Amino acid sequence: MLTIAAGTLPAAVVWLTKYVVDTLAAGAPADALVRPTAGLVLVGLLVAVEPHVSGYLRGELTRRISRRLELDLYSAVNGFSGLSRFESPRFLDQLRMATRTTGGSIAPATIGLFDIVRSLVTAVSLLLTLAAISPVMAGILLLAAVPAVVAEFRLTRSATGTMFSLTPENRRQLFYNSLMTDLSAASELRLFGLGRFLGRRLAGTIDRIHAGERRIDRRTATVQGGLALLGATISAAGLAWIVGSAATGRLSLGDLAAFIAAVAGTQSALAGLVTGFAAAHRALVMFGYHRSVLGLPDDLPEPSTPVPLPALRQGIELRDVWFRYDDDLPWVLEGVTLTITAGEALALVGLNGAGKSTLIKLLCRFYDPTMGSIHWDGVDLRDVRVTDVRRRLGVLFQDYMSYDLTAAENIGLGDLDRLDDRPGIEAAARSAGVDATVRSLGRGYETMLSRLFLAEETDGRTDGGTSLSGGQWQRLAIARTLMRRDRDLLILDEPSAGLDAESEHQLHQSLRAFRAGRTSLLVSHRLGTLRDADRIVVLSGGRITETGTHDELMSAEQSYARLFTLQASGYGDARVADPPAGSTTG
Ligand SMILES: Nc1ncnc2c1ncn2[C@@H]1O[C@H](COP(=O)(O)OP(=O)(O)OP(=O)(O)O)[C@@H](O)[C@H]1O
Repeated sequence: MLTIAAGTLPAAVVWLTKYVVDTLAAGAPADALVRPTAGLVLVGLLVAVEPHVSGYLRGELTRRISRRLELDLYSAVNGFSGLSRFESPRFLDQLRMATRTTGGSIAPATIGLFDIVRSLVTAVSLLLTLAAISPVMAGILLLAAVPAVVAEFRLTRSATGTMFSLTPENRRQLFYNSLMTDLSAASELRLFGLGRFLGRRLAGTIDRIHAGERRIDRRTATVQGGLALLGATISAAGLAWIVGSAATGRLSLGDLAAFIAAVAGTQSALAGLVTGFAAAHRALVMFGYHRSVLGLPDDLPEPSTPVPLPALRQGIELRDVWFRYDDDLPWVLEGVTLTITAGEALALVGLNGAGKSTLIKLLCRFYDPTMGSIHWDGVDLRDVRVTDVRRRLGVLFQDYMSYDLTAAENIGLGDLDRLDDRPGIEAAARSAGVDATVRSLGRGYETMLSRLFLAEETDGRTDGGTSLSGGQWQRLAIARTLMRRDRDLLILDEPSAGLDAESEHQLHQSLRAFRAGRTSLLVSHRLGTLRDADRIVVLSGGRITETGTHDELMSAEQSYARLFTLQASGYGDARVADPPAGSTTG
């Protein structure tokens, strides 16, 4: 309403001006000028205040729309069950464009809509005013707006096309910028002296982005400059005509004043209308990216009639599983057939790149097998809701997360329902051997484990945070996994890779007690820690090449025995890796 009312103000000024000038020219008494002059003053006040009120209201609308778009996008992306989309540059480009919609682009869009309504009202009211004086001039101005609209639409389409083509460069720019501020990158950047090298790459990326933007700006300036020239020529011709008409007495002085104001006002309103259309068009194109992300189906299709997933009773069976990350990438798993029997402590061994972590990702259903299938007590995982599968797993990933949150939260996140269960959190920390470390921190479990944020940002305190060593972070991640100790399958991918010998020994003792009678899968390159597993499976080049207990595999004298012996010889004393029976060393 405010926008519509504001749109009529310029026409009101024109009519009042014409009235005042004509009244003055007719030599009317001063009393007759009081009301129109008061009207002009009032309209002047409204014209002064209106932009500020509208500005505030637009800001508020923009905030609300941005919030909604951002949260919708977040929940859409969060709704993708698998990982494949995050490895697709095409999707990441689409997502980047969609993110722009939630950020800067929506503001011009909403303001563009306001501008359209306001300029439309102003343009129509001024064109009617002008038509009363000169219908021809009103018609010419209207016709002159048509090429402007067409040109602006074309400009917008080519500008958004260029923006999309620049998105990979934009993402690269973000990558270089994030390296600059990423604490974990800071050490290597400094030690290897990578700063200038990466700076040059960043400069190259920025130059390519700017070249694209410059092309857009140049085209825009040329087209808009030409259109402005056309508008100015029309006004100049109109001005010459009206002055001539006023001189010969065919039109009044009031008509002259009103004409000049109306032509300028109409031109600026039509220009505003064109710009508003262009902004709205651009916003629609950008919004298309947002909608396309929201419209993407889940990368792991949900079964139409999901089968409930009961607690594991028999086991998890991989039936001739083949997997590759993409059609044009090599096979990572090549016909893996394996059963993880319920209650069994299974160990998975293999050289780097053998496919161990990939197999774990398939068990978590981050991807579906390219061929073959995985069954939970005979039920194909594809027939089950993905959340039902994950609810039944406790997993420590090789690339675990370190959250910039408190120590208690870092552990409690493993089971959100028990985020406030302090005894449970402390018990998990004890099992992971990190309880004493956490207690020794300034605020114990409440210590903020971050050097990026001040604690006051979350709870009003003013103390800075702290951080942990690599091995301490790893034990915290293990504690987080152990919050899910009651789950049906516990998977630990390299749980002791960063631990000192004593911590590793304690951890494996603790894990041994805990894995007894439970179904678990342990991956480790430290073969000594796996020897008490019920069964050891050797993966090589995506295939299972050996299966058996430690003793069976040692007797078979194949690759496991070779690797184990090699590792033991590294200690220079075989007794360390092969302790006498009854020893607790894992
Ligand atoms: N996201 C991915 N996209 C494409 N290829 C991948 C991806 N992740 C892993 N690979 C490839 O799959 C193969 C197996 O990797 P995987 O991480 O499963 O091995 P791994 O046995 O766990 O190795 P490591 O002992 O080094 O942890 C590797 O050749 C790797 O290049």
